[in-house]
Amino acid sequence: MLKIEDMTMRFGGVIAANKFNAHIKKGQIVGLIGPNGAGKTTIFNVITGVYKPTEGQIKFNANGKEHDITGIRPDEIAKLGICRTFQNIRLFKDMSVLDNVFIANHLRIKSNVFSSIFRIPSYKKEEKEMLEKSLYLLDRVGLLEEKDEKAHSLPYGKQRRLEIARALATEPKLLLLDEPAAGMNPQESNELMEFILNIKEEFDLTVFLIEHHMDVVMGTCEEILVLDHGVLIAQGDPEAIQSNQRVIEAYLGVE
Ligand SMILES: Nc1ncnc2c1ncn2[C@@H]1O[C@H](COP(=O)(O)OP(=O)(O)OP(=O)(O)O)[C@@H](O)[C@H]1O
Repeated sequence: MLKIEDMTMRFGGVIAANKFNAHIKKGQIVGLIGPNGAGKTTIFNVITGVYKPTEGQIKFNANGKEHDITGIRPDEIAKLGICRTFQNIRLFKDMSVLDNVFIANHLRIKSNVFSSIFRIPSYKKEEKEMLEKSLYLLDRVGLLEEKDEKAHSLPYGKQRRLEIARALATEPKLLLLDEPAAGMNPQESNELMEFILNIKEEFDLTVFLIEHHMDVVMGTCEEILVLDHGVLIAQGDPEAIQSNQRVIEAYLGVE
């Protein structure tokens, strides 16, 4: 589904990713781990078109066709079916919970400004469908009761869920989650991961996630990629990763 080939990303003298390769298959849940500054978020930024890599290629399979998405615009990448959440939650904080999800539907429906301003009949039909879809997603993430509250008034864990509901509104095929369990206690992070596994099945998603909570990664991901100073130093299932001496020295040993 996603292939990252010999991808290097330099910021001046800093090499954030160095000839990084990864192949994520449809339906997998893959974890990306590594110490602070290893280059994890940079890899997400390159996949989603925030940065054009210095070298290498990103390929994404959508609608039965392989697309070269290297350096194309973030909105074009989103339309192909890649959606992400961020390390620092990015919601429209003064908007209601419902509006946060509703607005994300625009990417999916591909409505244009003209139809939305003049409320042409076909758009009204779309609007009704968008509303129903938004309410369904809020119900699915357990936020239906809070639909009219301002996003910023939600507790942290619920804001994370809202972010995921918003991502789901775009009907992604590949969901990138940047530290979804950050700031959560073990019980909250376990609940969140169980929820992510459930929505993965329901919405037929492939999931690529960055996470520092090792128990979460080891308990949830089928495949783990370990990054250190921009270099992929290990790759494998949780058992293989936990017993890999290089990983223990570079990362797990200093937790
Ligand atoms: N826009 C940028 N300009 C300059 N340097 C950058 C930029 N983005 C990232 N870097 C540098 O690239 C390196 C990798 O950063 P990145 O944020 O990808 O690491 P990370 O593994 O996600 O870290 P963390 O776990 O702390 O979030 C760091 O040295 C960082 O300072």
